[in-house]
Amino acid sequence: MGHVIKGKDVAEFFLIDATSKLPKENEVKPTLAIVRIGNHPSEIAYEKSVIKRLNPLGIECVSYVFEKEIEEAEFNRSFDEINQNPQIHSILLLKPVPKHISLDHVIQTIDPLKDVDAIGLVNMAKIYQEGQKGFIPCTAEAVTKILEYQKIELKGTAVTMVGFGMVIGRPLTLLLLESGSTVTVCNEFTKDLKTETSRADVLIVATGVIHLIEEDFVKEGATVIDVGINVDKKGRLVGDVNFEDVKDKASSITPVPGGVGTVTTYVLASHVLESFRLQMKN
Ligand SMILES: NC(=O)C1=CN([C@@H]2O[C@H](COP(=O)(O)OP(=O)(O)OC[C@H]3O[C@@H](n4cnc5c(N)ncnc54)[C@H](OP(=O)(O)O)[C@@H]3O)[C@@H](O)[C@H]2O)C=CC1
Ligand SMILES: Nc1nc(=O)c2c([nH]1)NC[C@@H]1CN(c3ccc(C(=O)N[C@@H](CCC(=O)O)C(=O)O)cc3)C=[N+]21
Repeated sequence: MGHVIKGKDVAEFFLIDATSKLPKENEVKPTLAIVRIGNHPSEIAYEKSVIKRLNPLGIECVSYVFEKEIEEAEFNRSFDEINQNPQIHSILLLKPVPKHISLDHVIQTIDPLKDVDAIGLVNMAKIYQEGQKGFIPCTAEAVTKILEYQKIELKGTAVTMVGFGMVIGRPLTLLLLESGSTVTVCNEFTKDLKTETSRADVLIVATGVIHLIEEDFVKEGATVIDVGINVDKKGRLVGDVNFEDVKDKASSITPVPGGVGTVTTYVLASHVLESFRLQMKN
């Protein structure tokens, strides 16, 4: 069986330090607003795990939950209030949002210093730009930390990225290219997914399709990073990769739960603390 990469080990290696430096006597607590529209199961899973992980670090989490039928103009008014509230230092807007809500206003107005999951234009542009970054979407950063922990040489490596969503696929593709990898990106229209995934030394999957990747999609000895977090019919968290099927063929593989998601939550904690420090300086 390939090596199972435990998210907790990666988080402890990189992030425990960054998240343990909070001055205890501080009067103002770093505060994260979690903004959710509707009751999408993977958003609720994340919200619960964020609150569980961030509270013990002295971070206050305030949930703002809106009905999925809310009109865009009304949502935007509430978002403005959250964004302008000086008692809120960080904002996490959970995705996906209902189809009738456009995020144009949010993307253009979110305070870059509060934008800990990098959904706004300023942080997005810095990912596109060479050099100094702002906040990077937590999950994309989590994947880079896992690859670094595994000491995967990225220069010249064949990476296949399945999924091109705003939270993972898009930003991660740019970051991997910047590290010198040769990246193949796949989406729903990819004609022969199996051929594209089978030549990858590093296979990263973030689609939201339960068990899209089976054993015959994976090259012998590949590193497999399963970003998908889906809730199956029995209410269990499952990935986009069929772990049992693939684990013997991969040289290393991340499980769900206990893999990428665990690192994501710690990265978020470090971003919230960084966002707080930046605002306390001003
Ligand atoms: N582990 C973690 O910390 C996190 C996990 N997630 C999980 O990651 C998954 C993806 O999330 P997100 O990126 O936001 O989703 P999006 O819906 O934004 O993106 C999904 C991408 O997958 C592609 N896709 C869909 N079906 C297929 C298919 N059959 N074959 C190939 N590509 C396909 C889509 O292609 P197209 O562009 O053509 O539509 C799209 O590019 C979800 O399970 C989510 O819960 C999300 C955030 C954090
Ligand atoms: N703007 C935005 N950014 C996101 O990053 C984002 C999002 N929206 N919408 C929903 C998805 C889903 N997602 C999860 C991340 C971690 C766990 C998680 O911590 N899971 C633990 C297990 C928790 C448990 O066991 O209950 C783990 O994987 O180990 C769950 C879900 C982030 N997402």
